[in-house]
This record gives sequence, C-alpha cells and structure tokens, in this order.
Amino acid sequence: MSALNDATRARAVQWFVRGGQLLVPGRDPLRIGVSPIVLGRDPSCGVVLDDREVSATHCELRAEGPGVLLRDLGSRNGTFVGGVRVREGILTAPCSIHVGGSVLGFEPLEKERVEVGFDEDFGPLVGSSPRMRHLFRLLREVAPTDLSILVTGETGTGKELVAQAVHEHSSRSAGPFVVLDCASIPGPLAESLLFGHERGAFTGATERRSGAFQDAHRGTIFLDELGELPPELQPKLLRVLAERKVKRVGSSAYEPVDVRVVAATRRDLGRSMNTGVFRSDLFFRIAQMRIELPPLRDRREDIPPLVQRVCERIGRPERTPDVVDLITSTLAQHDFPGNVRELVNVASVAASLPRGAEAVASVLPLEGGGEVAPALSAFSEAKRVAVGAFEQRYFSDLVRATDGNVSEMARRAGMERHHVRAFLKKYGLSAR
Ligand SMILES: Nc1ncnc2c1ncn2[C@@H]1O[C@H](COP(=O)(O)OP(=O)(O)OP(=O)(O)O)[C@@H](O)[C@H]1O
Repeated sequence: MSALNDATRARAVQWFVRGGQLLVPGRDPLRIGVSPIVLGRDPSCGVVLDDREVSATHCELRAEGPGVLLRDLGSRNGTFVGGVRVREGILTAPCSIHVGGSVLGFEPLEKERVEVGFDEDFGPLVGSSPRMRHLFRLLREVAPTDLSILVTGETGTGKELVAQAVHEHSSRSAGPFVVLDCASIPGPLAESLLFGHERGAFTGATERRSGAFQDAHRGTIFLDELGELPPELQPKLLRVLAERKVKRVGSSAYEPVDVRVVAATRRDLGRSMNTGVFRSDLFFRIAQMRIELPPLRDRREDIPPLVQRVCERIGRPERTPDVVDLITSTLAQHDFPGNVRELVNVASVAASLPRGAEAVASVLPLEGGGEVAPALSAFSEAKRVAVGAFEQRYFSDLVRATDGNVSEMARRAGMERHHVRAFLKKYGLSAR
C-alpha cells in the first residue's frame, strides 16, 4: 500500500485556494472560504438580501484554487458582473456583483493554504486529492454529531457511500441504515412508504405497516435523489424533521422517531427552489452541512488509490501497479462521465484479466467497443477511432432498448441526462 501512498502524499499534501471578501452595504466584510455562501431572499441563506428582485436562493460563492467561484442558482433576474450575466465564473479581481436591485462588492484575497490533513480514507471511501482529504476531515468531524447532511455530486461520485460512512462513524452505527430512493416512490403509496399506515387505511392495506422513518429509528435514513421528492410530501417531511414524530396514514396518533438524515441529490436544487419545485425551508433544514463531491475528472490523483482499493477487494492486490498504468495511460483523456462507478467497473475487469498486451486489448473495449484499431496509426488516433465506434454503437443500442427515453438511458448508462443528450447529438441520434 505504502509505495503508492507515499508517492501521492509527496505530491499533494497542500491545497491552496484563493478566497475573497464579500462587501455587503451596512455589514462587516464577509470572508469567502471553501464552504459555499448562499445569497438570497430566503431567511435561511448565509447572506439574506431584503430585495424583491432577488430570488429565494439567488447565487453562491466559494473559494477554489484560482479564485472565488460565483454560481447563479437559477435565479429569476440573473447574477451580473460588469454588465455580463454570469451563470458560473471565477472571480479573481475586485468587482461589483449585481443581484436584483442590490450591488455587492468583491475583493480577492491572497492564496492561502487549506488544512486538509493526511487522511486518505474515511470508512470505505478512499482518495488522496486535497479536496477529498479535506472532505474526509470534515466528515470525520461531522459524523459523530446529529447534523443532517446534504451530499451533492454527479452520478457515481460516491454520495451513497458517504451516507454509509457517516452512519458507520456515528453513535448510531449499531442502529439501522435505511435507504429511500425519492425518485422511485410510487405516488399513491408515497406517504405510507415514508411514515407507515394503519390496517384498512386504504384499499390493499391489509395490515399495519411501518414506514422508512420508523424503520430507521435510532439509526440513519438516506434520502437518495431528494430533489425528486414529490411536492405534496415536502411539507410533511419538513414537519417530521422539525417535530421528530410521525403519523401513519389512517392514524391520528404521533409516534416519536429518532432519526438522522443524510440526503443526496444530483439535481440543481437551487433552480428547483427558485421555480418552486423544491421548498427552500426543507432544503436548509436538511443541508445543515453540505458535502459536494467533485467529479472524478477533476481529481485524477484519486485514480491510483481507488484502483488499489478495487484490486484489494477482488483479491488481486498485486495487479495494482499494472492496472493503474493501464488506466492512466489509455484513459488519460477520458472524462469519466460515470465517475468512480465507471472507474471501479473498468478496474475490476482489468484486474481480473491476465497481465500483458493482450489483456490490455481486452480491457480497451470498455472504452473502444471491441473495435481496437490495429497498431498501424498513432496510438492516440487508433484510440480515437475505437472510442468513437464504441460510443456510436453503445448509444444506438441504448436508444433502441429504451425507445429513446432519455431518463431511462441515463439510468441504464449510469450518467447524467445532459451527458446522454450530448452523446446523442454527437452521433445524430434522436431521443423521444
Ligand atoms: N471515494 C470512493 N472510494 C471508494 N469507492 C468509491 C468512492 N466513491 C465512489 N465509490 C464507488 O463507486 C460506486 C458508486 O458510488 P455511489 O453509489 O455511492 O455513487 P452515487 O454518487 O450515490 O451514485 P448515483 O448518483 O448514481 O446514485 C460504488 O461502487 C462505490 O463503492
């Protein structure tokens, strides 16, 4: 283990970010660090602006390596810097930020070092990049508390694994860990699935049943795809979180529940809040702590420890250096739309195959669709052709198998819908 770790540790012990100061008229300057500051009209925002032209959750700011990331959260009237409407941009020089009728000042600060610690894992999670080490440190601090956590990130970045790891590092670890996928709650049964029902409460309710919240009593409930929670359930969930008691469908009595909530979303909840699809009070109640998992393409230094973990898990630890070499050389330009899940799949196959050139060719089809071009042209060109052939065939088959349903394609491919759409466009395929 240590040869790999020593190498990565020597490379990246430090994380430097460039923050700044936000100047809000009539208030003390606010320091912008790596945790996001949300600006908006909602009273739960970090900076509350009493301005009718400002959206409930308007935009957010946080420090990154090159400067402060300013991100509009789908506001109605937009976020402007120097007369330019900004959806997302990095601020590196003094400027004014216009939101609604309000003008805020921004001043950059010098780069500073963020304490990231040396932890290269947290329970089942591994990673040696500064951002992941910083997250592991935060998670270690927050896990033993009862704070609820919102984990965001693209598909396959490890959101559910974070929830499990938090549960395992909390005083609730001996209690249940219950997963509820909010995207697949069938409408009529939704309330009963969450809070249970009495016998005879509705047709088919032949016996009294507990819901996910009662099942998670003294443990943790993981609300996956929180952004998909049906609107009619949102006030009910909010009440349960505030009052810590639930009422079964068909009952008038409340039962106390002691549950810690960890939720995850791939969706931009800022936009959902501003369009009224998701309640901001529920968001802030759940997002007492926010954990944002970066996509794998932005933390490629995590590939070696992740591959190592895979090789160990399948009982082939000695294959680690080979598989790391294979992936870092042949997939150097690949942006891993399926993130760690995709890497785990590729690494498991690669590690299970025998060593050597033939094995490499057998692994490449994961990227290249089996059409590994003969070694007559430059490697990069051969790879480009093979990858193109694979993508085209993969997405053509996917369109056929799902009848062109983009959500279904995204689910099956394990990637975001916008990635699916981009591939369809690239190969002239049409969705429904
Ligand atoms: N940091 C990590 N260390 C080790 N394994 C990881 C890490 N991150 C993700 N994985 C692995 O990647 C796979 C996907 O992780 P997970 O299901 O937690 O992702 P997710 O973000 O919840 O995905 P989705 O949004 O599609 O539900 C799992 O096999 C998980 O074990």
